[in-house]
Amino acid sequence: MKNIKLQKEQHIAYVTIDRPESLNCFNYETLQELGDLVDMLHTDSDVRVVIFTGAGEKSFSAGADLKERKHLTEEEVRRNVKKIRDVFSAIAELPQPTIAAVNGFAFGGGFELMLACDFKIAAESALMGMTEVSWGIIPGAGGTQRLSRLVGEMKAKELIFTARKISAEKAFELGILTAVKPKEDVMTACKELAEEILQNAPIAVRQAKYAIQHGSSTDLRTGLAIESKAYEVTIPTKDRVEALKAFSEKRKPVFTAQ
Ligand SMILES: C/C(=C\C(=O)SCCNC(=O)CCNC(=O)[C@H](O)C(C)(C)COP(=O)(O)OP(=O)(O)OC[C@H]1O[C@@H](n2cnc3c(N)ncnc32)[C@H](O)[C@@H]1OP(=O)(O)O)CC(=O)O
Repeated sequence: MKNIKLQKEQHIAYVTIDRPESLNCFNYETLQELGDLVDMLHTDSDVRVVIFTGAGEKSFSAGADLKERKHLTEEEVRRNVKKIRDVFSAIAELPQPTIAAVNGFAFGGGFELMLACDFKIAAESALMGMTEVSWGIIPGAGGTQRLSRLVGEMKAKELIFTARKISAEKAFELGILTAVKPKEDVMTACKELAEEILQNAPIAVRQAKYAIQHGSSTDLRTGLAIESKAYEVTIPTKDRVEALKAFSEKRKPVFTAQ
């Protein structure tokens, strides 16, 4: 792939948007590559956590490629917006936990990519914001929906209507970020979080994500039914039996994802 890099190491997939000269913004080709890669990761049972980041020192992602956009027909704009929304939805629906390593700017679609991840760890120096209305458009990659669900309708309206650029510290205060770290420690912090997750039974982690993801947008009764179904999957697993055996033998369990 030309614009996206993948590295896999000990059950963690590192996905890097690799267009640092354009601050890792998304042209159509990059979205296609990212979409193909995410589809592949969805069914890769060896990958248990996915970390997304941007190449270079300055930027996680500066959002939609505004230079490309300038030359698109209205039909092509519709195509691009559908693509970015579909790709970020596919990221949100990955069965593995996902972490955004926000190494710098996260504007527009960059901010929306971050929102599609389960966890967001940003550099102290990172600036971010949903700037779309300043470009005569609106957040089209899930941002209007994911931000309001995360911080509430009123705060989301304030950030989106003003197109305000905020610091990582402010984003943390608002509950958008999981953690803020010195820039050089961002990837280590993401890796540590991934490793903490990897200590646990892989099928259980996936089922817990499934229950939260699918249950949280329903009423409580439906959510509890989804939780019950997700729990059911863990009952016949060897890992459940292993955890109980390890407890009685006073040792750490060895999970095999079975
Ligand atoms: C997803 C949807 C919509 C959107 O995402 S709308 C776009 C949202 N993005 C933004 O609002 C950020 C636009 N960029 C900037 O404001 C600035 O570049 C910056 C991030 C504040 C950084 O400024 P700085 O002065 O540090 O750097 P440069 O501006 O010189 O940038 C370096 C280089 O990168 C090019 N570039 C930056 N951002 C983009 C971009 N989004 N698209 C294309 N190119 C970008 C910039 O032009 C420079 O390149 P040169 O060749 O040197 O000119 C919804 C939907 O899909 O509709």
